[in-house]
Amino acid sequence: MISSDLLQALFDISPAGIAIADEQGRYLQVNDSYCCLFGYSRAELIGNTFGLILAEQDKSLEAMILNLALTQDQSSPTEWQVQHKSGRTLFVHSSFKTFIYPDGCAKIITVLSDVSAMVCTLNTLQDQEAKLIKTNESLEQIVSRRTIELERANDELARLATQDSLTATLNRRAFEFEAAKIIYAADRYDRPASFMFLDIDYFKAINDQYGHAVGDMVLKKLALNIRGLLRASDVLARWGGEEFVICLPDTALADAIMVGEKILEACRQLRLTHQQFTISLTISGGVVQRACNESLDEVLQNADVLLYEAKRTGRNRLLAEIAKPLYAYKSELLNFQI
Ligand SMILES: Nc1nc2c(ncn2[C@@H]2O[C@H](COP(=O)(O)OP(=O)(O)OP(=O)(O)O)[C@@H](O)[C@H]2O)c(=O)[nH]1
Repeated sequence: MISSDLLQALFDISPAGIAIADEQGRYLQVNDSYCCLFGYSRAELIGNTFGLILAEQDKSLEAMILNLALTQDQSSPTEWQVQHKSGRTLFVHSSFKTFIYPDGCAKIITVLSDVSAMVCTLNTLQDQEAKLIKTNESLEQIVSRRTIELERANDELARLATQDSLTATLNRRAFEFEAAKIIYAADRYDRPASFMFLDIDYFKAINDQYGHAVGDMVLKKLALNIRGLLRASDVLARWGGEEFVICLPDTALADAIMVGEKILEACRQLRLTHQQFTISLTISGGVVQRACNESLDEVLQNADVLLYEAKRTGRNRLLAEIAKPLYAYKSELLNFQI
């Protein structure tokens, strides 16, 4: 048993606020910590009810709280929002116990500790956590938006890196890449592949007569027309200037010639208008079927030699040949020149 003077000392020096109230909730005794916690003097509290320290919104609950205190002990502390004399809100942890004396009178002992700083820190942390969650969400949105933009930019870059900007056909580098794949498959599965060079006849004259912009328009329209006459698997590229190259996978020379003649004929029929002028044009071409194990350079050189021959022998024609070693053409050309 703890002696009553020890209990009194405990009451006096406790850093927790301790109050003893009667069954009407009127303060009978309060320690210094309790007075200090709420800013009231002992004289102001004694005789008053604990309603004095209830937060404004809880004042109407005074009777209910008193009934709760009288009927059930609260030994583990619960959090309450109460009010300092100045009106400032305080958060306290409160435990209470009710003693019923032999004469039937009840006394409620309440122990309070101030947890305002802790609650304030907790609230701040919760606010910060909510802000972090929001920031995180908006960051995720930004990242996914940027990822989409980046993917689009990458697609655009890939397109620019592989396309001729004027005619939207493949550029030379992309053609070489695609043709290498077709050559690999042709050798692997023993399939034919043909290659064709096409070049507009007297294109310089169109530029000179109508201007460079009209020349550009002619190139674009021609590319569009050629593309429309090819299979999806055929590879069309602008080789440079007014020269186009086509790789026809799974196509032997006879079929490649048919495709080439179709293009030349479509070109002859093509009528492009500029102001009051109607522009017509012809193209020349050289087409070869690739010989087994022939490199891309070799087969293109062979097609180019034929194109050169088509130009030299009058233009507006397609010359065709199953590929043979380049020196054979060179010697033929040499003979011709002699
Ligand atoms: N408008 C335009 N012209 C180009 C472009 N690239 C090259 N050219 C022009 O194409 C013309 C090609 O002239 P040439 O090499 O003499 O050929 P050609 O006049 O077609 O004569 P042949 O090929 O011998 O029938 C030049 O005037 C170049 O300036 C281009 O992107 N746009």
